[in-house]
Amino acid sequence: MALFKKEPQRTLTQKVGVLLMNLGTPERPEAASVKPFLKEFLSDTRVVELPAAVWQPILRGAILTRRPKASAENYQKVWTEQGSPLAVILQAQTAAIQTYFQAKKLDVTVDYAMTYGQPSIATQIEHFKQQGIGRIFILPLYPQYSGSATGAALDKLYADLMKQRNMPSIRTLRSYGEHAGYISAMSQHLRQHLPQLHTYDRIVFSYHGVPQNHIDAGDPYQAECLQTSQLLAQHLGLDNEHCITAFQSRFGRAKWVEPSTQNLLDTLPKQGVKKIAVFCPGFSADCLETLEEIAIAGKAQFEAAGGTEYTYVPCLNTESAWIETLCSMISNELMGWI
Ligand SMILES: C=CC1=C(C)c2cc3[nH]c(cc4nc(cc5[nH]c(cc1n2)c(C)c5CCC(=O)O)C(CCC(=O)O)=C4C)c(C)c3C=C
Ligand SMILES: [Fe+2]
Ligand SMILES: [Fe+2]
Repeated sequence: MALFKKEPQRTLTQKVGVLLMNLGTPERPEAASVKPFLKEFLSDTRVVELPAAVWQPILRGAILTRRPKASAENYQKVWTEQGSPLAVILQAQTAAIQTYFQAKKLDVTVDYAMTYGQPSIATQIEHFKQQGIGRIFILPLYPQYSGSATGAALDKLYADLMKQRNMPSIRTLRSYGEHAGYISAMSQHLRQHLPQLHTYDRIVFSYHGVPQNHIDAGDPYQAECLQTSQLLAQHLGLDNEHCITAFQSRFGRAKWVEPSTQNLLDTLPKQGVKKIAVFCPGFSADCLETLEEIAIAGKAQFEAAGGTEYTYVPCLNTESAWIETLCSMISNELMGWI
């Protein structure tokens, strides 16, 4: 077997490509489609840090027999005519950023890739190379760095590069959780959705969780989330005590970072916190975890526990201030290339 990929002899030019990355999503909201997606995702040791000999029998046994069906039912609740929200929004973000560079008459090609499923980073880099693009900037759309999301995305990039003979120039951005434009886009967005911001008992900032042992081993994710929340509260003119940072989407039996969003939704009403707004700063696009888990199930859970008002604020998605921030962040990272 060849050690490196066979490819046509071709000249890579100074042309620039930008690749936006997100996690990936099943092609259809059906167990048969969710299963291979979960298998690829949960086999990544960045996501589940266990030796294959221990984890694979559990994954292929209990998890892949039950979870695809349950997950598919959840996907069905949020699926759109155009497809999975995560993919539809990523496509719209890509198009909006491409339009910006076109309007500026800059020769920058914008596309997107998924860490798991399609289109893969390898496919998209090959696609860029076919167009002669020799300078590629990869932007994982996770504001806060985590090994399990950002690291996993960049692993896929580097693994592909290691198989290439004719490598392009590469730049990446590891995180942007403190970026002033990101904070201000969120602040503006929250003010639009919550004109009576001060009338809520609490504003909950809910981030995707990670296992506590990742943090204990040096993953900066939790600290980066807390930093984003603090800057956002400050920008909104809210006391830190008025805002709660919590972590959602717990998976498996191991200890995950605390506090858990799900536990909070049960306990807050009992402490007299009955009116809340929930926003997910760590997700650049609405997806299963925000739309089903937070907007639908979270609301039902909070109300069942005695809460009276629950407002879900959508993710930044294609909000114009957010697209402008992304364009300015990308332009900054392309300095010297364009
Ligand atoms: C050990 C399990 C998981 C870790 C660690 C994890 C980290 C992590 N994930 C995201 C972003 C997303 N995760 C999404 C779905 C999802 N996540 C897990 C598990 C872990 N995630 C599972 C099993 C699933 C699939 C759905 C399910 O069965 O519950 C998604 C949404 C995908 C979609 O199709 O809409 C996103 C986005 C981050 C940012 C992160 C680490 C910080
Ligand atoms: Fe996840
Ligand atoms: Fe979930």
